[in-house]
Amino acid sequence: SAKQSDEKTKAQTAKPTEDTIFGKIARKEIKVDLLHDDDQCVAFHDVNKQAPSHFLVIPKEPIPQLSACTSSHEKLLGHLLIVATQVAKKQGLSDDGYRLVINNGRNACQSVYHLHIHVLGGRQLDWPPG
Ligand SMILES: CCNC(=O)OC[C@H]1O[C@@H](n2cnc3c(=O)[nH]c(N)nc32)[C@H](O)[C@@H]1O
Repeated sequence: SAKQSDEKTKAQTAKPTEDTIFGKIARKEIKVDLLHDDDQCVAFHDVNKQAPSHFLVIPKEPIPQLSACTSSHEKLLGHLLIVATQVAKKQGLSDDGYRLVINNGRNACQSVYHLHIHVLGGRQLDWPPG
């Protein structure tokens, strides 16, 4: 669809080194409705939802992508996953199931170079993803 190619286009031109919109959201420079906010991460709805429920969990530390993580990030990464499950539960996704997606780099269509976990649910999802 047009939207999908739009995301791919954005992914082709995104520059991994610059500040991102997610860094601004994490620093509260842009106000968004936060589903979760603690010392390490925030969660908020995706602006272009691909399922009835589609939110993002991002670290406050502006880590550009998963492959930029080291063993020093192990505890933080685990925390992001637990927060994702807590917010999914609050969103009522637990019983019917939900999917977590981390897009790492250009071939995965990563378009915002600030690490983020997609959480999608609220309908039967397809597999394999495209
Ligand atoms: C396409 C998957 N690859 C990827 O990198 O996902 C980035 C995700 O971030 C979403 N997004 C972009 N800008 C904003 C924004 O200002 N606000 C919000 N709330 N979400 C945003 C976008 O819709 C995409 O799903």
